[in-house]
Amino acid sequence: MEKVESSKFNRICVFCGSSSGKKTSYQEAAIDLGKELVERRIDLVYGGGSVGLMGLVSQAVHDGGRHVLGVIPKTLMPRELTGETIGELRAVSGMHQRKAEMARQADAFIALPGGYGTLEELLEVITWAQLGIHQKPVGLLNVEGYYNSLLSFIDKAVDEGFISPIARRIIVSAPTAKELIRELEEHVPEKDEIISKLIWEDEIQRYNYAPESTVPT
Ligand SMILES: CC(C)=CCNc1ncnc2c1ncn2[C@@H]1O[C@H](COP(=O)(O)O)[C@@H](O)[C@H]1O
Repeated sequence: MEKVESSKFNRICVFCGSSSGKKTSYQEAAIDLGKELVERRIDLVYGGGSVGLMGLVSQAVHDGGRHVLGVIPKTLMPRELTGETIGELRAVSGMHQRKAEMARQADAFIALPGGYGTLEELLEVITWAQLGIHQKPVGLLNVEGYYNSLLSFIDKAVDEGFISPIARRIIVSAPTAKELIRELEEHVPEKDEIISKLIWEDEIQRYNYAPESTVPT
């Protein structure tokens, strides 16, 4: 049996659908990602609740004995909206605070298939990486090519001069959790000369983006 090294990541933030999607492969991928986190001894931070793929990934991590932190705006807390709580729940005052808190708690980000919420969360952490607000790797779990059209669009934006090749390389994508986490581990963020001169202290303080713990290299 292949020996699994423990990861350089302590906790990964997962963005994913509050729906389960039509294909069982999406649900299997969420469970598989949860199991991969457990195997690599990585904890989870996510949007809280137990609906859709969010419920599947968080339950798999929780069942495997790793810590699960759900960050949820007070308005979404009623159980009929988000389902039973899994693991530790942290209530925040709104959607912006939620994203900032999830980002602060994580050493890396992974997006499973999802809808508007997932896309918005994914694009925001990519934008923060582009601006040098954080240097945490961002991965796209491209289950059965779900994100192919988004990746093609982003490549078009590069061709048309709206996204730089350096910024394009922020996104790491792979079809399985195992490959994706391995690639995220190996990912070295590239530095844009102008961006790396920006100092975001106000932003970091206002939203607390800085991680609580530093990742050993
Ligand atoms: C009122 C209602 C429909 C609630 C649905 N329940 C939800 N509970 C918790 N987080 C959510 C919910 N809907 C969206 N999100 C956030 O947006 C993402 C999923 O949105 P979507 O399903 O891809 O677009 C998640 O990563 C999560 O952070």
